[in-house]
Amino acid sequence: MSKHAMSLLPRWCSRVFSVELNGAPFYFAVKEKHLGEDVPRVFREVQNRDKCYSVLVYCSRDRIKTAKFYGELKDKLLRDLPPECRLSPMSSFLPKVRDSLVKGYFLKGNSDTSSPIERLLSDLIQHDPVLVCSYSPAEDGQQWTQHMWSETASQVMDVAKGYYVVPSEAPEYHPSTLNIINSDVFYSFDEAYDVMKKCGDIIPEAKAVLELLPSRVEARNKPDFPVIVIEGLDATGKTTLTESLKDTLGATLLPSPPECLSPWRARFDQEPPLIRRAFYALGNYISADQIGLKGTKTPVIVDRFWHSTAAYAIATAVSGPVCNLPGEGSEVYCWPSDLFQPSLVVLLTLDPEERKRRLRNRGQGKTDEEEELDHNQLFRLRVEEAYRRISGPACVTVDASPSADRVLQQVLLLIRGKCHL
Ligand SMILES: Nc1ncnc2c1ncn2[C@@H]1O[C@H](COP(=O)(O)OP(=O)(O)O)[C@@H](O)[C@H]1O
Ligand SMILES: Nc1ccn([C@H]2C[C@H](O)[C@@H](COP(=O)(O)OP(=O)(O)O)O2)c(=O)n1
Repeated sequence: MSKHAMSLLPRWCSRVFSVELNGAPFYFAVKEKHLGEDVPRVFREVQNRDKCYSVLVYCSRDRIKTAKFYGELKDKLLRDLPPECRLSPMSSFLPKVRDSLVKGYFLKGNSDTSSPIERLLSDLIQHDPVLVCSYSPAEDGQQWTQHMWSETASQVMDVAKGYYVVPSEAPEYHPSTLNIINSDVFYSFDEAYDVMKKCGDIIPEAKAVLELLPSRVEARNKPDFPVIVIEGLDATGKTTLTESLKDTLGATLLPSPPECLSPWRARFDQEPPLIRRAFYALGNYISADQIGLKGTKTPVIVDRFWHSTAAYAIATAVSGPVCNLPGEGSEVYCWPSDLFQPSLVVLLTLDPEERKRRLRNRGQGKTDEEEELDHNQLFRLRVEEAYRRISGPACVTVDASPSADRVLQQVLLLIRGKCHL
C-alpha cells in the first residue's frame, strides 16, 4: 500500500463518501462493526450480481499534476471500461475539515464486466496515484462491504479487513465547498500566480500569461474617477449597457478578461478548474492595473470582474440546488484583499425565457459554460445566487428586462447616487 493510502487510513472510518447519480448525491460511511444499520441507498438499487468499485485520486504535493490527472482519468475510464459499466462522480471527505476532499469515480459493473474492470483497476493502482476499493454483498447477503485494494499484490485485501458500508447524513453544504479556497477561487495574486508559474513546464502558454502580469499587484494609481463594473449572465445586456455608459459618461470601457489574454483564453478554458480559474483570477489583476492607468483620466466601465470569476467558479465546483452553496457570509464570498475594489458593481438580472430569446436573436456561438447555463437551470440559479452573496463590494441588482434605454437610465441614476458623477 502506498504512503498516501497509509496516511488516509487512520481516519478512514471518519470519512464520508459521496456518489453522485443523475446529479443527486448519495452519502455513505464505513464501519468496522455492523450495528444493524440499513444498506446505503446507493447500494440498495444494485442487483446482487453486481459489483461496485471506487477510484479515488490522491492529492499529491503537485496540485497541477493531480488536477490534470483527475480529468485524464475520466477520459481513460470512459475509453477503456466496458460500455455497460456505469461511471459516476464520487468524493470522500472529512466533515467540516477544510481541504479534506478527495475526488474520484464510482463504477458499477456486473458479473460479465467485473474481469475487464478489475484488470483496468489493477493496472491503474500500480501506475497512478489512486486508491481503489471494491464493494460487494457481505457473506450474509444482507449488508455490503468495502474492500481496499492493496497496491503490491494488486488484489483485494483480506476479506476480514473489509469495512461495512452504512448510510451517512448529508453534510450541511456540498462537500466540494471544503476545497474551494485556493483551488477554485483564489484570494490573492500570489496564490493564482503560483499555480500559473507551476503550469509553465506543462503548458507553454502559461509562460506567455506570466509575462503579461503587472509587476506590482496594487493598482499603480488610485483612480480619481469612479470605476463601475457591470455583471450578469451571458445575454443579460452587459455589452449593450457598457457601450452606452461609455458614450454617456465619456468613460473608458475595459472588457474582462483583458484583451491581451484573448489569444490564450480558449486554451485555458480546456484546462481543469484549478488552472482555468487561476487564469481568470490573474486576468482581474491585469484589469486592475489598466483601471489604475485609465481611471486617472476618465471614469472606467468594466464588463465583468471579480464577481464573475468567483461566482462561476463556485457554481461549477458545487452541484445541485442553491442550498448546496456555501452559506451566506462564508469566507468563500470575500473579495481578495489585494485586488482593487470598484466604486459600484451592477448585476443585471433577466427572466430565463427573455434571456434565451435574446441569446437566440444574437445568434452567436456560446461557450460550453454558457451552453450549460441554458440546459442546466440549477447551475444558472447557483451562479446568480453566488453573485448576490459576494461582498466587498456587494453588487446592486438591476432588472434588465425593460428597454435598453430604460436600463441605462436606471444604472445612471445608481451611478449618480453612489459616485457623484
Ligand atoms: N434592454 C434590452 N432589451 C432588449 N434587448 C436587449 C437589451 N439589452 C440588450 N439586448 C439585446 O440582447 C442581446 C444580448 O445583449 P448583450 O449586450 O450582447 O449581452 P451580454 O454582453 O450580457 O452577453 C443583444 O442582441 C442585444 O441587442
Ligand atoms: N473577470 C472574469 C470574466 C469572465 N470570467 C469567466 C466566467 C465564465 O466562465 C466566463 C463568462 O464569460 P463569457 O465571455 O462567456 O460571457 P459574456 O459573453 O461576456 O457574457 O468567463 C471570469 O472568470 N472572470
